[in-house]
Amino acid sequence: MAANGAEPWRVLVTRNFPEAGMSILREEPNLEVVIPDEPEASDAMPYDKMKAMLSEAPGYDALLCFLTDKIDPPLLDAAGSRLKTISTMSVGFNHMDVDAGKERGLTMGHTPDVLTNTVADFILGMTISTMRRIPAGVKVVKDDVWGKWAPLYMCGRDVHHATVGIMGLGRIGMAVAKRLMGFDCEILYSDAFRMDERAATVGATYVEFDDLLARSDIVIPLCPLTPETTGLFGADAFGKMKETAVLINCSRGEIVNQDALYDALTSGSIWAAGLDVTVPEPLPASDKLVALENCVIVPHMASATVACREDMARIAARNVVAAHRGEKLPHAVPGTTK
Ligand SMILES: O=CC(=O)O
Repeated sequence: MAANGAEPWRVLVTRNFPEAGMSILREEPNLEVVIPDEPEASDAMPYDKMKAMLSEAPGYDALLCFLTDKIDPPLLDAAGSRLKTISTMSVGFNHMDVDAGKERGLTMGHTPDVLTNTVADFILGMTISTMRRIPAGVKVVKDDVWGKWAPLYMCGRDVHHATVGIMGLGRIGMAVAKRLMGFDCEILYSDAFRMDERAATVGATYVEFDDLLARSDIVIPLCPLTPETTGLFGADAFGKMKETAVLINCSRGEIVNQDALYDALTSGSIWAAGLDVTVPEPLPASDKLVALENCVIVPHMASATVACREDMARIAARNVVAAHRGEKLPHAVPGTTK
């Protein structure tokens, strides 16, 4: 019991959490933070363990989770009525059943904005790496099979002056488009809504999705994962893309049908792909996509800079603190503000 007599608020943090965020939780009076000990804290908490911990008396008022944690109705039921808020240290919240949380009166927070520029930088990096075959170049040097210079040795494709199709002109889409202006690219976008004024500031032109596929040299999905976008990039979409086109996916793996992508990459229906996200994650090295030279795969690291992850941790912690104080979450999941 705290000095003022109030029961401390119990917060379950499901795995190790940057000190930048931990210190904010620690400084908040009357908060009791529960976090697994190492080595367990170094990995995602298994779903069953999280469910068991949440259901144990005296329960938890807040859950601070990560994109590796599945938050579904059975888990929320196990947590019971003591749970008041969930804060995820990620911008994406497709791992949380937001409707189920709303039905139970929970507030929910995520970490937008602070990763926009970091992720946009990375998307440019993936685009250049894939178009210019940088990983293939690194590999021949490491494997000691650096071929003699020849006019077409290691040739890739230009990013400058390319036509780039961005599917989803949200915060990250805008930041990517802004960077691509510096490469003199023609920028097309498709989205559920037209946003001509906003798009004009980054020189982006609205086109229908099929048009975007047919005209783009580089296709970048930057839409959230929803039932409508699951498998959006399948055989049909690849069939509409140019044979010289490149797909860069740094959003969610489920947006791409990986079997269809493999077929498109091996049949020459598209030229290459760069993936920061896959299904599953981690993707085993035995996966057929890993063996393809024209598929650049990295381990979900677009927001992985120390500064960005620390900022995300601070926001995730501040969302918990706001809920504890009975304030509006500074970064509520859209549509969840009470
Ligand atoms: O993928 C990363 C995030 O959602 O933060």
